[in-house]
Amino acid sequence: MAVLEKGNITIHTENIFPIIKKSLYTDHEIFLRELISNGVDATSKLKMASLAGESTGEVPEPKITIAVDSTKKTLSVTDNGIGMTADEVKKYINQVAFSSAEDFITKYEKSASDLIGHFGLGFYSAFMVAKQVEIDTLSYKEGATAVHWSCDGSPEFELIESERKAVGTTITLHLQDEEGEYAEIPRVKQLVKTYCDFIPVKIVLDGEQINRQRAIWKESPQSLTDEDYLEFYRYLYPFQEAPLLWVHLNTDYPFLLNGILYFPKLKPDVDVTKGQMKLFCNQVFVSDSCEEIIPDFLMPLRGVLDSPDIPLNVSRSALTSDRTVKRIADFITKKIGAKLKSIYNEDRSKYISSWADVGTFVKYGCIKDEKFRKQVEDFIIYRTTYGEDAKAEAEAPKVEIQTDSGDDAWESVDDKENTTPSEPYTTLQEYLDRNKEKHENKVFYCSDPSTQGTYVELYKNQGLEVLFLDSFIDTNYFVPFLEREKTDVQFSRVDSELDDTLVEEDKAQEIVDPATNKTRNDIIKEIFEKALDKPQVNIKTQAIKSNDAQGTPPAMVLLPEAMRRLQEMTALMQEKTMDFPDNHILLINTSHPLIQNIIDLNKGSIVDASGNSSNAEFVNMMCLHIYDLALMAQKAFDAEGMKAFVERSNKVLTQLTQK
Ligand SMILES: Nc1ncnc2c1ncn2[C@@H]1O[C@H](COP(=O)(O)OP(=O)(O)OP(=O)(O)O)[C@@H](O)[C@H]1O
Repeated sequence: MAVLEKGNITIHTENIFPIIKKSLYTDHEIFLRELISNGVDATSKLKMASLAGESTGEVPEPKITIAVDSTKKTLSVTDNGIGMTADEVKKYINQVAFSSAEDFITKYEKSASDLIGHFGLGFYSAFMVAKQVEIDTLSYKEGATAVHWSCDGSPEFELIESERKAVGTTITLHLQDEEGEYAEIPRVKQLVKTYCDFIPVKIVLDGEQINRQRAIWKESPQSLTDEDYLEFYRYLYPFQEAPLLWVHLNTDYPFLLNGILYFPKLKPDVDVTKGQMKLFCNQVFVSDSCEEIIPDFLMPLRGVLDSPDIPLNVSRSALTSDRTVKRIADFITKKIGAKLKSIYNEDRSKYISSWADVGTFVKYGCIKDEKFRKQVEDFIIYRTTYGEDAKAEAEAPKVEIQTDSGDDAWESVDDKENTTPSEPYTTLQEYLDRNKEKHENKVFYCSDPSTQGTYVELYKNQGLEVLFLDSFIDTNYFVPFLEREKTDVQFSRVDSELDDTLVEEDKAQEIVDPATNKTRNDIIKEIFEKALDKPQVNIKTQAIKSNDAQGTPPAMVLLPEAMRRLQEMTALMQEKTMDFPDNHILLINTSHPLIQNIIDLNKGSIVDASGNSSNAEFVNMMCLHIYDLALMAQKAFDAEGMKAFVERSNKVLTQLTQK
């Protein structure tokens, strides 16, 4: 066999292997991705040469074949691509590959582990795991001679003629002793699955195709069905609930970007700070984190991003300030906003059914990104009490959803889920417009339907509309954000105070005890103050409006808005859950018959010689009981509170049945 050339590879660092081994230690496995990528490039170059009329031979179906020998500890990657002539080997391998490797190492010696994708190391990365590398190649060019190149990692190489008959290239790695894992079939399969699953060329090992090959994000959205998107999601995230919606990105100007972003159902156990998006470069997997590329409010999105324009050989910190990356992030944000808008306009029931989760992204995005807020603010929706009755009257399985127009028109939509009918939703603007007459620029909201249900009912019964701002992001961030943004609008939680429209001109202001000049209200207050004996509880009296006095509660606990917010903020800062504040208002509903009964009972209290009165004791007990019932509507009792309540209930019942 003729030796074509023996020589020294012109590299300046005498022995760069120790450096590359050390600096890229953790990522040895990427060598396979680099070799397969080169093979894929070679097949597309052959196709291009053929299209340009440079190749007369038939272009075979592109294929990469991997072979391993675990005894000999060898691994080879064969492609049926363009191949190389002896001159090309000298040029591309001896000069280009090695000099670019040298450049790479001198440039990134210290920060290599910080690089996002390690792309650019190319062919040379084979030496991270091999003690000797051979190239056996035959160029597609007519009359080309097959050549065999071999190098043991020193700057010396040998180039001889080869017997190879098939156009293409085989790279064989004689693995270093400690890298034997790369000659094991399961390990190689796993690497191909990780890095090369979506490479558009068939990868074969042991006669079997081991990559999925199809990358639907590169296909046109028009050619894809919902099932294609869902199937792909299941493939990427097995055993996960179906995504709520998705956005297909494909642009080639001013940068190349393809991808599919899925909105997952947010589960409490999902760590929203950790990205789950996969980053690709020309269908080759690069990284499991896109943290530097996508805006952090979109972090919980899943799916793939593929862009050859994202620089992978810069450090992660440099990436965040890269102009193209910034433009890509803006583009993604804009696309998400546009997609939400189109679903809002075209498929309202889908929009509403995914809102519980999607809304969290949107609200967080509004707080974080001014441009995004402008884009989406018109279709931020809130669950409302408005039209709930209309919904109840509607025939199952139809549900009523408020239309876009903001008037009283309703559109009926089939409830796809068909189990839990959607509730009515509204935008803030619609709410304000609708309630302009009754309470201009004032929003009543409920942050917890289970503890504020009584209050919501009260508002509803009086024809006042309540919005539900009841997610974690609502109470902690979004309501304060809205208040900062909409300074002309006042947000009032249903249990913070009773709106004027809910109370009547008090009938109980007249003096009922001429001896002391006390009004009926003064007396009620006194009875309760004495019974409760809790100076922190501020007892107030008001007559709650109602057509049915029995239907309203005899007393309610109120937490003034400003005070409650302060306590919530403090609790949040201390990372504690807020205890129910001892300082609160107990509002006694003076129009409730029970309160009148208590006054009457109290009047009849006759104190015996020992200073006791059976009525007085009973009145005390009733007051405490009314207070407990009001508290109960707001919070769960602890063990001690519950015990006292149950004991007292039994006493009250016993006494009542004795009479
Ligand atoms: N399997 C192959 N078939 C044909 N030519 C190849 C093959 N592998 C490498 N080459 C040639 O060697 C050159 C250097 O390869 P190397 O992988 O070092 O860098 P690259 O592919 O140009 O860039 P990258 O750093 O992105 O991998 C290639 O540009 C190509 O011309």
